[in-house]
Amino acid sequence: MSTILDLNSSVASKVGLAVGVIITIALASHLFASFRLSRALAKYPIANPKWGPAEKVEFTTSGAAILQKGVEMAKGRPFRLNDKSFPRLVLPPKYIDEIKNDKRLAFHEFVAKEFFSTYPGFDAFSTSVNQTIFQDAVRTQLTQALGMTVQPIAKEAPNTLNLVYGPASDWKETVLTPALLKSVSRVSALIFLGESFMNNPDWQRISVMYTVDAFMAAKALNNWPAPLRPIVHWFLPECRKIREEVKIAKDLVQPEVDRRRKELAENGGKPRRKVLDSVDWFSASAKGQDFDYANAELSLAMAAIHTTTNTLGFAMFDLVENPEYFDLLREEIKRVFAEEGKWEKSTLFKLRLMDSVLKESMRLHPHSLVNMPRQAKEDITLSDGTTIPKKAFISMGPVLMKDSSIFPHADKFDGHRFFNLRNSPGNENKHQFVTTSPECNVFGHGHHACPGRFFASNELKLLLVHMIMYYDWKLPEGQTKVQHSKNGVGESPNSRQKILYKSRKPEVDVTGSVTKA
Ligand code: HEM
Repeated sequence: MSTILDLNSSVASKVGLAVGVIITIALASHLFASFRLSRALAKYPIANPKWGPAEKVEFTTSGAAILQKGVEMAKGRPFRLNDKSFPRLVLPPKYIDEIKNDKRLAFHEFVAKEFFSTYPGFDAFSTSVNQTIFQDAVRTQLTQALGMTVQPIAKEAPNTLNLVYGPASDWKETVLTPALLKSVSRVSALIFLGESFMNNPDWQRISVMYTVDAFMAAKALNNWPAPLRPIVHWFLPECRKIREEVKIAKDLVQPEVDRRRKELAENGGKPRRKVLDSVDWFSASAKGQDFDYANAELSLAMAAIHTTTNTLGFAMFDLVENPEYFDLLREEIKRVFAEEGKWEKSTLFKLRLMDSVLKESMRLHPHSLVNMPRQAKEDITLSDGTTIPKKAFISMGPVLMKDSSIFPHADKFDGHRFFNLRNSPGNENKHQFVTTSPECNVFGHGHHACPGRFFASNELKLLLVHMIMYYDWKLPEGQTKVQHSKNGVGESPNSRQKILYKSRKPEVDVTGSVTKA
């Protein structure tokens, strides 16, 4: 008996020793890698070296000024910037073309690190990190189905606007951003998951709030020292909230996936529906791989809803600040719809002034002053000898969209700016809303440029068409400018800004046939 006990304890102590050695090696190699990275980055100036609680608060209000300080210190070279939980190396935009397709610079690893993708609750970030299904579904499947999404959105838009704003025989007041969020989330759900999800209040709430709550949870976790995060995330209310939301998402999405599978099997593997949606896109992209549909749907909602809402919000605020554009756009819609008689991709393509207005609004409000975040998978030396050490997190910036040497009077809204540029020979396609370039990269640029931008463009145009044909819009009496919300190096449309609207009789019935004057 005692021999067996002795044997057991000897095996246990050997296993214990082995585990101890493995942990020590892992810790040592982690510390060595961090030390190596800090040493390699130390040659670059740092814009904000102190990064305590007070500095984090200061960054939220003065991010742009701190970024500018970095630019001045670096004199055309990269510099370090503390933002969120870890420092990033900000590379000047002159390197964009050189790095845009460099596979050694990974996008998803950056997102995974910033959003704690290994913790439960942050599941939507892990989908985009671990699998290509989500990206492929948007890039290939949605793009192929793009033509078929136009008419359903056009048909739904008046209904959604009626629900969100309703008839207004006199001026009515609303807070714009929440109203837009509701419109975009409904229309997106219609295309991504069908009518039942569009009308499901639980899905509407989760698909909008998960993004906001995940950002809050990441922020809360960031306030804790890194070694404590694996434990505190279980107790933080913000993290608990997103775990609950993921569970609700699974309860809503999985039965729908099961129902579709059953229907498919009963129909001999042929879909009964003509129009396929994101469940089908994900299945096709997965090519038999196992994955979690609810995570994929949350990732899709996260990529699509707030980005599109913010773009529409900025555009509407630019329009009420420059109201002469409402009639110019109505004139264009009337002419193009009279020519085409229905909403197709080609009809939307002809709305060239609207395309220009949307792009100009995006240029003026680039969402973030630094973008194209990546993590270096290996040591990289750029053509001029600049080095990016392995594991470094980089971003490009500050963006060139507000540079007056590229865009004359860059701080002014000029709705015709890209319309005129497109009219110059050879530039027809260069300055479209969906075209990305080193100068205009709100959608990113290169290999990871947003694959959903073609869909976003159509959705934005169709919502805008209906909003401006069926309503007049203006700022409250006495107000001419909107103060937008700055958060670090990011900017979003003022979420408290009120706006007034009133029903109007459209010159053309864009929901159907052309009204003869
Ligand atoms: C106006 C609205 C939108 C904006 C401003 C926007 C912006 C962006 C940006 C900045 C990126 C990262 C690009 C980079 O780092 O190079 C991105 C990636 C992505 N976006 Fe969008 N987006 C929008 C709408 C959408 C929509 C509607 C969808 C889906 C239908 C979508 C799906 C994606 C996906 C899947 C990626 C990841 C691409 C990859 O991993 O390579 N986005 N988007």
